[in-house]
Amino acid sequence: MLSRTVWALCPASAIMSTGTFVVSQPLNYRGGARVNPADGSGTEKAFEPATGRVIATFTCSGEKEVNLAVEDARAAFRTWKKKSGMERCRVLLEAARIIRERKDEIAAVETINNGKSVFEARLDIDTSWQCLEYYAGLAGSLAGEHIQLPGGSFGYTRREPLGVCVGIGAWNYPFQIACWKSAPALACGNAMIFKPSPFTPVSALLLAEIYTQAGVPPGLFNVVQGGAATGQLLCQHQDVAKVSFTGSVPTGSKIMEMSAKGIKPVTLELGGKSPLIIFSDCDMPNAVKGALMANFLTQGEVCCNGTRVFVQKDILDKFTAEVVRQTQKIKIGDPLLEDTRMGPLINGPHLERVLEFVRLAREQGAKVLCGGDPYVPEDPKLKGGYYMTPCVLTDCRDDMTCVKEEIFGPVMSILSFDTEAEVLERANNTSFGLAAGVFTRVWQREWPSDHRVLLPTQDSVCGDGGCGVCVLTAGRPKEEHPGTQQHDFQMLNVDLGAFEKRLYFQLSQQGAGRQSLELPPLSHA
Ligand SMILES: NC(=O)c1ccc[n+]([C@@H]2O[C@H](COP(=O)([O-])OP(=O)(O)OC[C@H]3O[C@@H](n4cnc5c(N)ncnc54)[C@H](O)[C@@H]3O)[C@@H](O)[C@H]2O)c1
Ligand SMILES: O=CCc1c[nH]c2ccc(O)cc12
Repeated sequence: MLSRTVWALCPASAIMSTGTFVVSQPLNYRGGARVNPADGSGTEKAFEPATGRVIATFTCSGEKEVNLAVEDARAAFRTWKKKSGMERCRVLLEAARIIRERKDEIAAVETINNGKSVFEARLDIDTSWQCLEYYAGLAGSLAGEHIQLPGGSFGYTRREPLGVCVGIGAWNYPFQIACWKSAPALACGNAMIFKPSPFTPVSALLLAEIYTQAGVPPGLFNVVQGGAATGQLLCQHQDVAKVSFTGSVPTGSKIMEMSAKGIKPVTLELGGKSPLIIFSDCDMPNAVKGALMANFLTQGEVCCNGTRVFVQKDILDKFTAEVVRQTQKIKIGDPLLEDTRMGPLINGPHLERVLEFVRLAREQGAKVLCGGDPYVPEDPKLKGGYYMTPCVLTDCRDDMTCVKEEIFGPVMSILSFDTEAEVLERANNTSFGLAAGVFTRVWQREWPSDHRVLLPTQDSVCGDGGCGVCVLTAGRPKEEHPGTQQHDFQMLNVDLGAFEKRLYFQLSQQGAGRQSLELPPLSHA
């Protein structure tokens, strides 16, 4: 890997070009340094999706390595939990500052390992340091409560960290997920062991190094690499207090089962098949822009994508034509180039899976208006990459596979509807609810408060805090939507509660109170 000195001297874009990056340093991080794992079960390769090239080979951590990571994290937790909120705040702010300073470099690494355009990766890094700043701000103001009791007694609550928390990440937002999980955990005084997806093992190491540089004690944030087996060792470890997971529904269910066995709290951020409803009174250019964003950002590999696009019948043709026109203009290619808007999918098997969804959609009666084919860019070094053309499907029905299942690729399914009542019924008819978007000018009328557009139908929510109903405003000021439950498209993670426990203490101040609260002796002499 290029040395940090080189990175510091040149802008990342000047020294990073597709087809050149390799990682030769260890990809585990423990005790404040990169380490080779103490044991392992097999090796994995990480790819550069733009070229199909291997950029790293690493060992999947075994039981010994997981135990060492937990031990180190426990030791660091003992000091970190005693820090005041202000002290933790300072460290997190410093980490945020470094991320901001190294934004271009981190974004380039993210692009190389994930395939998303560098333009988008930079936005991800912005939301990463912003997340650290946000939790830094909260750390200093975490406080318990004081409760007055009868007879002059009082009770109080203390907010206590849980201990060693495990973060398990998906591959679509590798650096951002590591930040969104670790920032609230560390702000509350916990330690974290983070396991990235084996497809994207690289950028979490940059975060680990930044935390160390910022003053996080060695061992407080460790990285272990591996897949399902390593993840299981982490979830089942008796000294792990909590698991925060981002990934698919089937894996989430397994994580919940393992956590239940250990009575561990768990946060799950899972998949979705979210509806995007376009009413005929919408601002059309805005709605088209929203539909493109909600389906094609990060090659469509986004959990809360609005992939079921319900369009009111009287604007269906006009809306669809404009969506297709703009989709065909999306520039596909080398994701490190500034004007590229769509890079490759994460890997070969995933590309095949997405193309298969398109084939099946056609077979089931959907019309492919554009895209849905493998794509080979002209640049010879990109020939081995995992590209496809973004796809718009129409004539879709609710019972089609492309409408029911999460595709996690650049495939938009357009469905038509007549009435509001009908579309609400159909949009809610999924076990895969995660987010929802609505384009309408209905805010100009009074939108009654019980007129919540959609509710997620599963408990998996986006971001630790949960986004619930997610209205994609595509740049429209929030004030224009009174009565809707508003969330920006980019949301912050606000669930501190998941990373701490509240302890309730009852104290007695005066004689009378002391008497009434005295416990009977625990044993009789
Ligand atoms: N709701 C959200 O916030 C959110 C965000 C990003 C991605 N996602 C979802 O993630 C999915 C795509 O990510 P993915 O393919 O990496 O998901 P995945 O479930 O295959 O893997 C996610 C992580 O879990 C690990 N893992 C796999 N099996 C495990 C097991 N048995 N025990 C412990 N860990 C295990 C993997 O190694 C990986 O690190 C999509 O469904 C997407 O919607 C959700
Ligand atoms: O992919 C789903 C939405 C999303 C984007 N970035 C992040 C980071 C962490 C999450 O839990 C969800 C998401």
